[in-house]
Amino acid sequence: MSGAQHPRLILHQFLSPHECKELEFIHKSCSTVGYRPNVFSTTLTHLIATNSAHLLMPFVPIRERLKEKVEEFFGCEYELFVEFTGLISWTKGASIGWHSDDNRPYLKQRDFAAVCYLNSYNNDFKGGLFHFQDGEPTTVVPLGGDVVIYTADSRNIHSVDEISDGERLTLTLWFSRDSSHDEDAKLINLLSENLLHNNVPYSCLPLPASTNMYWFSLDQASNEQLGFDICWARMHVLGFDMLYSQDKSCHPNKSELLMEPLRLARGDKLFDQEFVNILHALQVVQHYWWRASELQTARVKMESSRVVELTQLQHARISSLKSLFLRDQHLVEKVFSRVTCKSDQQNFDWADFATSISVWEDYVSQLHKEILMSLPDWKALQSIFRISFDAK
Ligand SMILES: O=C(O)CCC(=O)C(=O)O
Ligand SMILES: [Fe+2]
Repeated sequence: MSGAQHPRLILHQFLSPHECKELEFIHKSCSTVGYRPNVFSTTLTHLIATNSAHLLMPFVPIRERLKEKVEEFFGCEYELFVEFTGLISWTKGASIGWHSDDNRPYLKQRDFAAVCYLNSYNNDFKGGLFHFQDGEPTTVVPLGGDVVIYTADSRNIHSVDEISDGERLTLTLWFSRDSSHDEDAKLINLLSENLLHNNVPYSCLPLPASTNMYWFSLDQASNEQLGFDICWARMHVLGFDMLYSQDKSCHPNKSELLMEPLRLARGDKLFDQEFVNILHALQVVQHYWWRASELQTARVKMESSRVVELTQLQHARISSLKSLFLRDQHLVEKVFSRVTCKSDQQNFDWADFATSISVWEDYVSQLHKEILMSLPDWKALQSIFRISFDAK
């Protein structure tokens, strides 16, 4: 699979379907507009900065297993540091030409790359094939769970075809021999500040970053007049509308609104529960989407009073909010179109949704407990690693 000339490794089904889905949930709830056109990203520092440090936990065992694989394959045990970890998604129009991953002066510390595919060619997106310029294999077809590992230098020049439909999602890591580029040390510092000093008591509710990080526009100039807010857009493509608890339509200030409490609506119905801000609502919705199929079997009765009819006035407010946050609805459909429309969209049920909120609360508080228990050992060893809590 590798030659001395082109050191590379392809692993099939390295990540489980559950791991892929969990990381997809994190990305779809937390991503920001990325560094290149039609690209979205979720970095670990961003998760910490938006009060979602606990969402680092699902990455921990995966990072560890990947680092072990890379070290073993390239024969550099205990020599590598993770330089960068991020979820990166590409939508229609995104592509990258021939390049090596260390091809900029500020990227010279990168020694190895690991790209994990979290969803699949043709199922979730069209286009987006990966090619190596020389050596075998020439083409890698991205399939959820598979990983491509290669040296970041010119022995592994590669490219990715343009995405023509859907959203292609990867977990991408770079590794370095240079300890001054150790991501763990930086993350541990941030975690110590965020988890131990700030928020007392710490809440697991996300806090939005600045508005421009969520504003997508084709010219990348954060054009206020065109484009859309990606949090609103991700809700919209799943069929949800949002309504602020107080009417803000006279003085619409986008950055203030992102921090305001809101409620969710769907069709003619309003779900009568307040979420602290758009990211909270988005996370709950994405979590429901991730777990909808399990939840349908566990359906419980919900008081009917939690879902009410939308009034005419509320309908009107929803449309004016949409014209503010989804200026270019046509572009929203283009960017976040779903290749296969899963049947769960038709099966939507508010009772399942209500159940999923308490499942989500248990999920985040468990992750929060785990990160708090891990941090002292991480600090002591200046390294992020998996700790088995059962043994303690
Ligand atoms: O997503 C991929 O398959 C590779 C992406 C890539 O080449 C890069 O981010 O440098
Ligand atoms: Fe690359």
